[in-house]
Amino acid sequence: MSYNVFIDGEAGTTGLKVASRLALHPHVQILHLDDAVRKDMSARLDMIAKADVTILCLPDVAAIEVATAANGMDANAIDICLIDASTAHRTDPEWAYGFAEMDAAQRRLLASSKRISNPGCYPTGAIALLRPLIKSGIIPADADITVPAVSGYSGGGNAMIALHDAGDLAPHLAYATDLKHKHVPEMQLYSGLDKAPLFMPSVGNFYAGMLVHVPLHASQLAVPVSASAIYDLLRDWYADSALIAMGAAGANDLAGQTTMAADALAGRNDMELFVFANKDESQFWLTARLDNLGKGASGAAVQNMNIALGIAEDTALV
Ligand SMILES: NC(=O)C1=CN([C@@H]2O[C@H](COP(=O)(O)OP(=O)(O)OC[C@H]3O[C@@H](n4cnc5c(N)ncnc54)[C@H](OP(=O)(O)O)[C@@H]3O)[C@@H](O)[C@H]2O)C=CC1
Ligand SMILES: CC(=O)N[C@@H](CCC(=O)OP(=O)(O)O)C(=O)O
Repeated sequence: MSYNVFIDGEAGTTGLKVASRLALHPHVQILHLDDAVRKDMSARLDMIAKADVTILCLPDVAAIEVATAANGMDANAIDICLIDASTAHRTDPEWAYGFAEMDAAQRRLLASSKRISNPGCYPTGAIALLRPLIKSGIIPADADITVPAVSGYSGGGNAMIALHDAGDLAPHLAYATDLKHKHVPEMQLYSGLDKAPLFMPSVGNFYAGMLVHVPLHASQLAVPVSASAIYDLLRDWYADSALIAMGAAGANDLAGQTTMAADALAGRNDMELFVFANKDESQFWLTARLDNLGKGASGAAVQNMNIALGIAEDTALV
């Protein structure tokens, strides 16, 4: 069985990465649009009509524009399947949030959805750590949560890559100090928090990869819990996932290792979760490590496409 897939925004950072993954896909043929008309709405709608799935790799405004136009062609949302990599539809109830590992119901929802919103790279890490602990009653929903993180500069797309290549990007740049980062709403909603987490993103002098941290004091938790109990909960939550795994053999068990490289999973589509604690387990340090362009973007888009097409979720991803 072969499926036609159109990547709207194929020339961008995310679009190119999606294309390179799909080039290895045994069941997919990419529908390419001539460069001269890649921003022409009617040419793009023709492609969308021909495709079994369209992956939007566009800035928010352009994604909203094309999704609105596609809705006009497809009032019942029956024939057209859109997967949007932008932030535009992530908390829109008309769109299914494309994080299949959130729970079994989410995977089923995605399998029957025609409008799928790909998660943000940072929220992928934060939700993966927070949601199981909140749903299990370990972290109270009204907890004050802080999420420090560092990303490779490809996270900022072509514009930030150009800044880096021109030598104009600081080696380590903290940003979104107005506490209004666009990822906060989806992080809060899908983690199950009653209030916004304090999100502290930064970008480092490396191309791809990221670390998303959740520091926790035992006093923030609803119940006393050990690091190994947190580790076991996360391990069991993702036991059926081909793309999320624990990054070490056991809580705090990294054979004495006390550092984590942010770019260790660059070029990959999976995500690793870590649980560290101090000796008396009064402080915990949880971390998700992923590639912002992989599980944080194009890998997740291909995973969602596989689910929407009813084929094995990790096809072309492992
Ligand atoms: N980079 C990352 O790590 C991640 C990015 N994303 C999201 O993916 C989306 C794309 O980001 P990214 O690939 O980084 O951005 P880029 O800037 O690298 O690429 C965007 C692409 O879209 C094209 N484009 C812009 N406007 C239009 C339009 N009206 N019609 C057709 N094409 C258009 C651009 O062309 P041109 O350059 O000629 O204007 C460019 O090729 C964004 O919404 C981003 O938030 C999601 C997860 C991670
Ligand atoms: C380093 C950097 O600038 N990162 C981007 C997020 C990239 C990303 O994955 O966000 P979307 O999926 O929402 O596009 C930012 O903070 O805006």
